[in-house]
Amino acid sequence: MTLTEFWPQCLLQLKQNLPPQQYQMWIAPLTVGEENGNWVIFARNTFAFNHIRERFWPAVENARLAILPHGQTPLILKIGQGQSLQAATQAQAITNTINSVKAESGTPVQVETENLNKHEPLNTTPAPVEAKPRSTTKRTESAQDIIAKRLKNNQSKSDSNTAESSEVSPRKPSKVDKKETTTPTTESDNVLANSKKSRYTDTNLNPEHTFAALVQGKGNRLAHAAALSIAENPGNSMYNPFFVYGSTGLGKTHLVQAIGNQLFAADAKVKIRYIHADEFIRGIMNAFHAKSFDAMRQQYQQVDLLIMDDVQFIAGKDRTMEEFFYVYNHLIDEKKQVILTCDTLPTHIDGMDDRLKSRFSWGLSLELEPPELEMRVAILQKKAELAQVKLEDEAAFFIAKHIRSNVRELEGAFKRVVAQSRFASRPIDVGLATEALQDILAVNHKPMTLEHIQNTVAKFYGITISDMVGKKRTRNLARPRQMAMTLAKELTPLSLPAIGSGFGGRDHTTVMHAVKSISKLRKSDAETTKAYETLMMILRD
Ligand SMILES: Nc1ncnc2c1ncn2[C@@H]1O[C@H](COP(=O)(O)OP(=O)(O)OP(=O)(O)O)[C@@H](O)[C@H]1O
Repeated sequence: MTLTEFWPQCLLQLKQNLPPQQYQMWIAPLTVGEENGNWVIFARNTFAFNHIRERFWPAVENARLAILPHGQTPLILKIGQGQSLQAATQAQAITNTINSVKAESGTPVQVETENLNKHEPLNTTPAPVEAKPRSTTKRTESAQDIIAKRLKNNQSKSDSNTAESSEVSPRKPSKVDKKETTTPTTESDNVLANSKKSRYTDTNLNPEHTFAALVQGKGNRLAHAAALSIAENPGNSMYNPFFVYGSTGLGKTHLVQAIGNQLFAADAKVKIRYIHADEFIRGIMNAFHAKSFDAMRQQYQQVDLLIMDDVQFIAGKDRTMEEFFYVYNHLIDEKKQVILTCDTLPTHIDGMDDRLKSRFSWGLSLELEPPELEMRVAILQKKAELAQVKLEDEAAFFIAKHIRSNVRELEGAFKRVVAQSRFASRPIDVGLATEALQDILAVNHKPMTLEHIQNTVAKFYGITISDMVGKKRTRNLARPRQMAMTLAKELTPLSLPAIGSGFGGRDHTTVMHAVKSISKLRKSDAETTKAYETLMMILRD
């Protein structure tokens, strides 16, 4: 087997075994070459080299063994630039997909090879969901099943995409994304453009909140898929209302506005109205003074898509809730799409009218969760791309590692770093980011200690510290010990011998073995994966 045959297969294996963002960030950019008969994998800089060596090299070796169980050619990791074999990977992935579809369906499959050549993602637009009569129970579950299936479909489609495609929605940029790049040439063109512009202004949407600018990751995967479905097929009872909830700054407004922007881009005649709950409340007060409730109701009842942000704010305001109840019922009865965002589940909104609470639960309620490290890095890279600033990987990783609370704060930190870079006329690297974020880092900086990890893990598994560092090797003690060693390796700067000595004077090879065992178990055992993720979250917070 040659390197050009081997590497695409290896990439495919890694893609299947690693979370998508980790794959895209670390593995996809690797290049390859041959030196003195050896196969060399090139990382583009020292940072990537160290990270790959520490976190992904065992996975690369495992993939090599799976492909070439008896192969003698060793793989060497170096810093540099070799040949990118992404196109070959893509071709291989597509061939695999076609073969599996052929095998399943027995029917021929056509592939747009044009996409292959251009290295563009294939269209992963989900197929429209058939409208079904509203049922009273299990609605959320069934919609989630459908989304889960759709995600699976998208996944298999995206497997046939270029490995370099990002997690950002793969659709082509909408007209809104392009910000009206066409220049009107005639008077009638001008009139049309102006009327479109004014219709867009009426929507109250922010043109920057598009799917193209929204990074997809673990924290918003389901909601993102549902949002795409709604943008395709608004008013489907299964997703009506679409209720997106989660804590502040996680992208609720961006996500729901992306639906509006996508719909408007597809058809500028669709009547869309985005409104923050505060504005609705103000409208009610004005209508009260002007005695114009009918006019106000009418204004909202004629829209095709109503997006209300932070709906929890209307809770406890009787007249506002009553008016919203009328508008809401009218729109749902007319099969018009309603989208709501909130800081909590419908049933948990204090002071909200019970009728509204139950109606909000009719459709699909999905939570946005805080982004994990890889998603935060991808968001920073997206923001940098949109702002046309160069952001070094290492700096992105550094910022993402330190700003964990929510995306708004991440964005704030990014803006500070960009401002500092412009002010000092310096590139954005770790040094500059450290200076720009000094005060935030000082507040967030809590050095991680071995004792803290041991205590946390011991508590989690219900064992004592003396069990943790003691000699007994029964499974119920060995597994927590291995977990604590792994976490110590990942979260502290301690060397393997230092970690070993902190666990009752054990050897560094014991720590290495522990790290390998946990890494292997995380691929095959859901319980270990869950425990690892939970402990990581507890320790990082
Ligand atoms: N997945 C993402 N990809 C790119 N940008 C994001 C993402 N999530 C959030 N953002 C950005 O983070 C910022 C805050 O997001 P947004 O205002 O939508 O949060 P929110 O959940 O509505 O917050 P709040 O509840 O406080 O209103 C926005 O600038 C948005 O573009």
